[in-house]
Amino acid sequence: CCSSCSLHASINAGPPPPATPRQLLLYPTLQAPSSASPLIKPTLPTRYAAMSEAATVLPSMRDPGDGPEPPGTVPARPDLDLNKSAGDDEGGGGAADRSRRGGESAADGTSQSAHGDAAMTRLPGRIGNAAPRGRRGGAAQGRGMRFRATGDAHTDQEQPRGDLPEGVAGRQATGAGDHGLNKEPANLGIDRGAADRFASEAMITPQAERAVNCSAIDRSESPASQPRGNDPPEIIAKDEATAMLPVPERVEVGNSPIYITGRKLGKGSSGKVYVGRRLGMPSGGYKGRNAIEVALKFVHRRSREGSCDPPYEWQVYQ
Ligand SMILES: Nc1ncnc2c1ncn2[C@@H]1O[C@H](COP(=O)(O)OP(=O)(O)OP(=O)(O)O)[C@@H](O)[C@H]1O
Repeated sequence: CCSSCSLHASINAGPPPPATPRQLLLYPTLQAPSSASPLIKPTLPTRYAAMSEAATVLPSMRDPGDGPEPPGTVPARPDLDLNKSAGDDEGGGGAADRSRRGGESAADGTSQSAHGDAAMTRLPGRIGNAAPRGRRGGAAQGRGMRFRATGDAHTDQEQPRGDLPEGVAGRQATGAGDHGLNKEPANLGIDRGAADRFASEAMITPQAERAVNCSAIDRSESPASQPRGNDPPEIIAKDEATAMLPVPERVEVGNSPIYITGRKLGKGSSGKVYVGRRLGMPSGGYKGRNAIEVALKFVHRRSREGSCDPPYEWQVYQ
């Protein structure tokens, strides 16, 4: 040891103050120094002084927590912006900012559903009645897909279901979506019957009237009298009944004499030829325009010879 060290000075200064019990407990080995050291053989006061010095110095070296207290206030640093981001800030501030942002990220990761709940709070009307659809649906809601899912749920709730009585009644009341199919059985039965009767009369009655006035016309195979496959059975029956009349029984064309239709003589491209017997004429050898028997040609109404005017042959015969 030298004369300038503190230990030497403390030895020469006299007996030190007694150490506190705490310090002695912290360093018990100093209370019983090894007596086997051949170099140091201090006296008892010297040993006390050394122990006191060590007890004062060593704790402050090993346990800085009991050091001087920090100042109560820290002087302001206007050059430092504590709200700046981590990249622009110092290391400590950046670490603190990263820590803070990490906390937010963790909060986002763990509280996504909570974030979604906040969204639910903002839109209670749309998703308030949305029923949960299992775990996956809940997760989807937590990731921000809730609005879509709840929109579906909202639609499902508002749309009337077809299997529910009220849904069916609603459709009937509004008439939407039936496309008129529900109206057909009630109205079409009456209207169709009237339409069928009108069609039948229009097709049959005028032809009968014209047949009386133009009885020389053959209606037996006219296209109008032929039954059509797509017509109702009622119309076909009437047309078949009318078609049963091959030719008129009596024939009168214009101011011509009345002839009774006889047997069939033949068939040409435009019609059929029958025997006609003049009505009211006595039998005997009359010929020409006064002949008792003539040939009656019945042509189709729609043919080029189908008019009620006397045919060209009639003029030739005259
Ligand atoms: N005056 C008559 N006496 C006896 N039979 C007749 C007489 N006129 C016509 N016929 C018979 O009727 C058939 C048809 O006569 P129709 O005049 O229609 O024949 P077409 O002249 O070939 O026909 P279209 O004049 O329409 O072309 C004849 O093939 C004939 O057998």
